[in-house]
Amino acid sequence: MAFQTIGFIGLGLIGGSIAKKMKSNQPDIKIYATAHHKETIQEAYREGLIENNDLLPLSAFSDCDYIFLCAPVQRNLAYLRQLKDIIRSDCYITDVGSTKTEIHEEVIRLGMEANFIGGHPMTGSEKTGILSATNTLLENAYYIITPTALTPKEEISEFRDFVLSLGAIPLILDYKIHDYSTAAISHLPHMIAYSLVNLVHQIDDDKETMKTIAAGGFKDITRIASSSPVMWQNICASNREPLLSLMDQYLALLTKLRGYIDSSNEQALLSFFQQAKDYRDSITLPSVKSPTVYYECFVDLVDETGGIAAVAGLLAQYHISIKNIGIVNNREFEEGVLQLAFPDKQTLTRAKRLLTDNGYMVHER
Ligand SMILES: NC(=O)C1=CN([C@@H]2O[C@H](COP(=O)(O)OP(=O)(O)OC[C@H]3O[C@@H](n4cnc5c(N)ncnc54)[C@H](O)[C@@H]3O)[C@@H](O)[C@H]2O)C=CC1
Ligand SMILES: O=C(O)C(=O)Cc1ccc(O)cc1
Repeated sequence: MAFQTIGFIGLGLIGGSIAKKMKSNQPDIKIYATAHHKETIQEAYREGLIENNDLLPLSAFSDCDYIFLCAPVQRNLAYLRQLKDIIRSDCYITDVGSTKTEIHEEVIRLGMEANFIGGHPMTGSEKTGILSATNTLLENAYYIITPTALTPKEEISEFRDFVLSLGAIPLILDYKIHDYSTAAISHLPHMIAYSLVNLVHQIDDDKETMKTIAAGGFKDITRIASSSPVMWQNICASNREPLLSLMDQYLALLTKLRGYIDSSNEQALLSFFQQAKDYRDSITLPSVKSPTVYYECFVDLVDETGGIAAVAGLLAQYHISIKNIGIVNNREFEEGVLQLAFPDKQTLTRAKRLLTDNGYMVHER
């Protein structure tokens, strides 16, 4: 993957974050970008991120080694079609869209399979725009790669290296599996959040009692309802079938739960909640399934203020850098445990020795 001249079409939260990380990794890289609003481009130019100070016609991307499509998914499709007759034969196009089947089918239809490699960073937030973009957004996140049947093997390998250079974790997936999986873990949760917020809005009283007392639980589960409406309208249109299937399955489960409550089936309710709790508690950092990327250990936490800070401080004192950190609270470890990930085996060994010498109980899986 030649990294000299890069194009970005769309430069918001995701495009902007990738561009910022690329520029900080390689300051001499030349990035050209266009977006919906001129102000986005002017802001990125002011920050020294891109070479152009105004919106660009697509013809300006004819010299790019790589082009990143970072607009809403259905806009990306339109740009792909227009770029077909503009790009160099050795240029690669990638995208960051939340859906993959539609763009892969368009790539096949256009005969662009040898010039395309799909991508989807599994990170982001409800925020939008270049001002929310940071060069750390991709760190420790899975970055799904969906090659075509004709993406050259060496290009897949170079793209994996590129993902690692962003601080992310590459994961190659078939695009259809991608779309069914993301419909379950991302698209359906957004639909639930949007509809729950609308329900409360519709039924709240004149004094807005519900809105006033809404506590952490409601806020946690509905944060993503503040996401971009245009982006989500595009995703629903693009991933219609998997999303409809998941919504049907979810409605059936909700109806089952309703039945347990209606019939006061305490046993069924308990096991429904326990099953969910066990599974939810077992979700840990990405590192757990990526032993080749991270080297990790688990430290028993004393239940007192500053427990985490003490561990982090001790490691910092000995210049041991932590790649990722999280709290695990599940059946495997009865008590609260601090999960620490290190960049290599040697650092892990040093960290374990230091922590053990200082009285901490350290486990490895
Ligand atoms: N927001 C998130 O958490 C994540 C989003 N994605 C995907 O990344 C892509 C971009 O999303 P964000 O960066 O979050 O959105 P954003 O709203 O922050 O940025 C979108 C960018 O696309 C540009 N844009 C919009 N319409 C355009 C058009 N017609 N022509 C040219 N540029 C246009 C905007 O000017 C802006 O620069 C989407 O395809 C989304 O599905 C992927 C992972 C996470
Ligand atoms: O804000 C959150 O928690 C998200 O879930 C962000 C997100 C949105 C869309 C994606 O395709 C991937 C990640």
